[in-house]
Amino acid sequence: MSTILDQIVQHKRQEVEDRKSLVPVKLLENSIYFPSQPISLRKYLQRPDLSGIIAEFKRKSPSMGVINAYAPVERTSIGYMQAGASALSVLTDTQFFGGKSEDLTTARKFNLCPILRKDFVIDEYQILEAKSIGADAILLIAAILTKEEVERLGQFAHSLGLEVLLEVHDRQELENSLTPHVDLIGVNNRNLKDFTVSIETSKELASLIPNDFVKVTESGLSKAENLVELRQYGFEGFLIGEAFMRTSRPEKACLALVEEVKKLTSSQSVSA
Ligand SMILES: O=P(O)(O)OC[C@@H](O)[C@@H](O)c1c[nH]c2ccccc12
Repeated sequence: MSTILDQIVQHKRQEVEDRKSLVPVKLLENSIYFPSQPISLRKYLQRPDLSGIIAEFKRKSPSMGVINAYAPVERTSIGYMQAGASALSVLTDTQFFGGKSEDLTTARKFNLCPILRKDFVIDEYQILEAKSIGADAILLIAAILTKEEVERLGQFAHSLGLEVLLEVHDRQELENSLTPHVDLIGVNNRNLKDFTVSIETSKELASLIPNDFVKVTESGLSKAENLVELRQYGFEGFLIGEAFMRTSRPEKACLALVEEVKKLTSSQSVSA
């Protein structure tokens, strides 16, 4: 049976071929963002003055349908960063997530912070595209790539100065795709094949991730308690979309969570 992930990848292959013939690489390389120095996601996640939250802009998803059709990228992205997020993640897939490249470029224009291009990368062309729209980091998803592809695409991203977040959701994917060509490992708590969510996945895989990689926990996070607990497992990045985007003012939901985490951590350090 074909999973949603198979369908997304199948669609993406066609989409990438279409874009290649529409926008030649030369044009991507002419973008004003091409020569710019990317901002390090790794470094921002390790800054003690920030929350570690990678706040995501996501209009819809295959599991939820429409999440938020109205929030503007500009206000939301600025608000996320003012709330204390460490970085932004912007979905650029149109067909399944309702995003577009322009969303990322809009976020880029208004924010001086690392921006992750969230898409289904299967081809070098998409990495050139990420650079041309102003992204600092790309996502590689182990579930849709072979180890050789992760290495090749990771190396290519590095050659452009982009950082690489590799997403895994089980032990096999993790062990199969570890390579120095990635910078951060993201454990997806959502199984992209059947959409079930469990933060136990992050807890189980945490100790298997070598310390050279920054650990990121992704999906299904909405409670301050979970963030505080997962930090104890070594996670420094917390990728959150739906919990913010399902509200009418995502940036306010982000601020509320940041404050709740602060309150929890200060009360824990007082009682310790
Ligand atoms: O909205 P959530 O449950 O907070 O999850 C955010 C992010 O982890 C999720 O959007 C995501 C994780 N990996 C992906 C790969 C492709 C598209 C989307 C994703």
